Amino acid sequence: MEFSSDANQRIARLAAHLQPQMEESSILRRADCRAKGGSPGFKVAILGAAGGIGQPLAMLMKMNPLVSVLHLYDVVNSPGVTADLSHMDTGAVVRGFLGQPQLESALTGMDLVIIPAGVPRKPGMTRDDLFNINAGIVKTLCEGVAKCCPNAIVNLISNPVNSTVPIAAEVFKKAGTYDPKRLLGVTTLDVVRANTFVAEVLGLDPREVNVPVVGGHSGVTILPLLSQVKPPSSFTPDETEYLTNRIQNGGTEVVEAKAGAGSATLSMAYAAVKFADACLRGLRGDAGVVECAFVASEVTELPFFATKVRLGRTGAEEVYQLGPLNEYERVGLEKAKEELAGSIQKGIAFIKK
Ligand SMILES: NC(=O)C1=CN([C@@H]2O[C@H](COP(=O)(O)OP(=O)(O)OC[C@H]3O[C@@H](n4cnc5c(N)ncnc54)[C@H](O)[C@@H]3O)[C@@H](O)[C@H]2O)C=CC1
Ligand SMILES: O=C([O-])CC(=O)C(=O)O
Repeated sequence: MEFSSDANQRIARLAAHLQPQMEESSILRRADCRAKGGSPGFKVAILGAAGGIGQPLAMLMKMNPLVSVLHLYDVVNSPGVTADLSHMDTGAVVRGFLGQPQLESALTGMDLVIIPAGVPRKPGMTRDDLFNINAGIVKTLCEGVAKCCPNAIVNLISNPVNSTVPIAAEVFKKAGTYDPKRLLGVTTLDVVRANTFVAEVLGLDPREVNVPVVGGHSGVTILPLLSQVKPPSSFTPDETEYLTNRIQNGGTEVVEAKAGAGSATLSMAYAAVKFADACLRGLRGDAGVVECAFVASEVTELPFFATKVRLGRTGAEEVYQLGPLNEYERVGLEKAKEELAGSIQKGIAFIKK
């Protein structure tokens, strides 16, 4: 039986859906054309896409209208996650990549790379206890970014963020591709938690609340600036103490509740998508896109620090100053800087050793 060329094209398209994990092929090139024609947008890779964060993050990015192509890379299970998500009737074309030999294909041509690869905490561990395993994972993945998509924006989620961002920066420096504007440590979950907990205390809808959270992403380095909450609000000393502790220990609260089954994944995926969407809106040229992130910074004497940043076509185009702090926050800032300095140095030393 003969098929018309139209029918042949349909069969090829069908095959593309049945083999979403295939790498380079004419079938996928056709899928690319479809993506360009049907759904203009950005190309996004998720590294660690089959994990607890990776899977819901991949689903939410598949639903994001700014995404035309979504690459899902992991060392396990990415074909299954890809096949599953590829059935969603949203615009983005999904492709899976499995294991180190496919890392370069996963990264080539990407505009944004989101990295939640690595091990999570168990009860009793600090984020720094993850350093020995995650530092090497982040190093390898960032070497791939430097080689295959040196102009991509990188959103780094893997813990300890206070050290993995300096590791990534050193990898990019070594490769000669470092642009501080394009490397962002994701601290959005701290802001998401702060908005939620502050809204509870104030009796407001969390969507109406905005709390800047500065410093870093671990314990006392997480510094919520309650004096700068929007809408303007005041807190008693007890409320300030309760809120600061709860925000700083939000991650531990989830680790303990999960009792050995990992750390925050669903709220983190939500936060990661909130941040990635802001990066994509910045890349598109939207004005006034501002989020907190852990970036190269001159706001303090430390080389990296989380503050509000303005996201634009080239990444973090403006890093905002801290603004006025009250006495409680000034004390918190000193504690945060002390711990951060060690974590940053540890990351730098890991690559320079
Ligand atoms: N920045 C933040 O606010 C947060 C960061 N995290 C961190 O995110 C990381 C991931 O957490 P989960 O998704 O819960 O862990 P998970 O263990 O569920 O998933 C991690 C995934 O990374 C993959 N992976 C491991 N080595 C890899 C490599 N070399 N290349 C590619 N993929 C690799 C694993 O196969 C797994 O699928 C952890 O380090 C965790 O501490 C978690 C919550 C919040
Ligand atoms: O606490 C952890 O290990 C995971 C994390 O970074 C968070 O939930 O903020």
